[in-house]
Amino acid sequence: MLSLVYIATTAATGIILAFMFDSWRRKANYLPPGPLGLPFLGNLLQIPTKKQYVAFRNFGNIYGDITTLRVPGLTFMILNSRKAIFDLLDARSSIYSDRPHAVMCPDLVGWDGAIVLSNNTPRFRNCRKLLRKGLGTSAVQSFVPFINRQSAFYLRDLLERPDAFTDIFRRNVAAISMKIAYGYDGIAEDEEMHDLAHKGNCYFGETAIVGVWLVDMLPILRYVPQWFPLAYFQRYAAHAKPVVLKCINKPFEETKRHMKAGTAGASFTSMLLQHVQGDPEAEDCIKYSGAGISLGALDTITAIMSWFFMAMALHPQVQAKAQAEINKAVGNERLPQIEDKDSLPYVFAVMKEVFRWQPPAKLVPHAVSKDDEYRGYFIPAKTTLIANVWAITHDENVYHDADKFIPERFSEEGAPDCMNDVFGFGRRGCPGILVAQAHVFVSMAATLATFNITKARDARGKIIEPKVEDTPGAISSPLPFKVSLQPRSEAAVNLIERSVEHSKTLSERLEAFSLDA
Ligand code: HEM
Repeated sequence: MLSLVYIATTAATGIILAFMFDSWRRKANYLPPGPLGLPFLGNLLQIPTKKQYVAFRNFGNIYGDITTLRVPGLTFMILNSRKAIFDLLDARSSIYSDRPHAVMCPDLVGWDGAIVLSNNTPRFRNCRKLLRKGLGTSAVQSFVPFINRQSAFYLRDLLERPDAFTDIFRRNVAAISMKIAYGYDGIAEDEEMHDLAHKGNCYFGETAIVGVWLVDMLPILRYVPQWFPLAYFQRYAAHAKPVVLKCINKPFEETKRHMKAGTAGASFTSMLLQHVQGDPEAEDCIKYSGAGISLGALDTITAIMSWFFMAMALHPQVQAKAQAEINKAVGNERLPQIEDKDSLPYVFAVMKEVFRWQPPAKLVPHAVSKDDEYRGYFIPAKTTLIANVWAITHDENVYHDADKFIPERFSEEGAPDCMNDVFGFGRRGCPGILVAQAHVFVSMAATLATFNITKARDARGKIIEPKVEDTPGAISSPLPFKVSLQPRSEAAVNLIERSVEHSKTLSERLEAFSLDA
């Protein structure tokens, strides 16, 4: 009897020890490889503050397509290949759809309710359901006339203020996204609202990057007061938070006020609020989903349009070819519309190439909710995984001469579709993809139909070469640059003027806003 107890105890101890050893071995040794770092600082000094996506790809070339990096307070993994990204973030989306935990952007700056920062919780899934309804195929059909209508005003603004093209992109996006989210018409004249949306977005972009803010690395610092010497982040947050909260709350409250007064136009927010009056949780979900629409669009579309202008100035032969296609398929009597997409395959390829060349979200962070294993490596729960989107759209095995701007690559047989890569992955994939593509396509086609974009010249007539340099932050835009924007002809100017007059006669309202099932 005693020996039986002895055998059982020894076996149980053996199993427990083996389990503990296995767990320790996996945790200690089987993380994906990465560069050796310094004590405490980890790899912090090896990660540049600019073009991190290039440094991450270079690590990948040495250590493989999953690379582990450490900065104080955070161990994270970079996914540098399409296969690793899709195997994990897409195929195992049920556990790879959290976001890295941070302090600065959500807690200090006030974006804590934002869908884009939320973990894969029931509230998140509810919000995504609403966004699917409000931004799905049939809903987008009801926005198309409004997006087409706006392009005439966008061109008029370019005609009047050609040097302010970035501001014009942003105002055009604000007009469309505020209309969809809140049915709001007056954004063009409402400097306060425009400024709010712009600043709220900047505060998001600047603070939502992994591994940059000291307080994200040492969360205990959140308790230090503003006057503390290293507490720049506290002073920044104190300034930003009231703006962020106003930018989320104000348009929502205005929509509710209009609904009460019976003056609300059809919109995502008003359509959904009708069904949930008085339910604070549901209202909160609608509020943040509406904010997701108005803010998700602003910097991303502004960035891609800016990269488009730079690409056209750098590649006049591409521009001329796209313009010739528009002349042939659409003519000179009207502006191109979203419905012309199928007869403008080269313009569509130009759009894809801009997205591939300079994806606005070059690094996309997800987090895993459970321990997992992949290719024999251990991926502990709560690990941050950063999809290096730039690395996969610049993979020479997929895109030859990947640094060059070659829209023709998309007419080659078997050409991959980069649009599957630049709007995110799995359950977190961008809910605004259809609106974004419609808006960007029509804006690019309308610009090509009416303007020539060339390199600017300085006061002595010398060409100013645009530099392909991007801003740091969650969304990568080009650093400010100049181009020369000239109407293609007198007829083009007339076309813009006639289109503006015609657009003024079209309904400003989204009368037929139909939610998807
Ligand atoms: C050039 C245009 C755009 C690009 C390149 C873009 C790209 C992205 C990417 C990469 C993500 C993260 C996906 C992930 O984590 O896997 C995202 C999320 C999101 N986008 Fe977009 N987007 C664009 C336009 C829009 C528009 C027009 C809207 C709304 C109408 C929108 C709303 C959102 C929202 C709400 C999220 C958060 C989703 C979540 O975290 O689950 N985006 N977008």
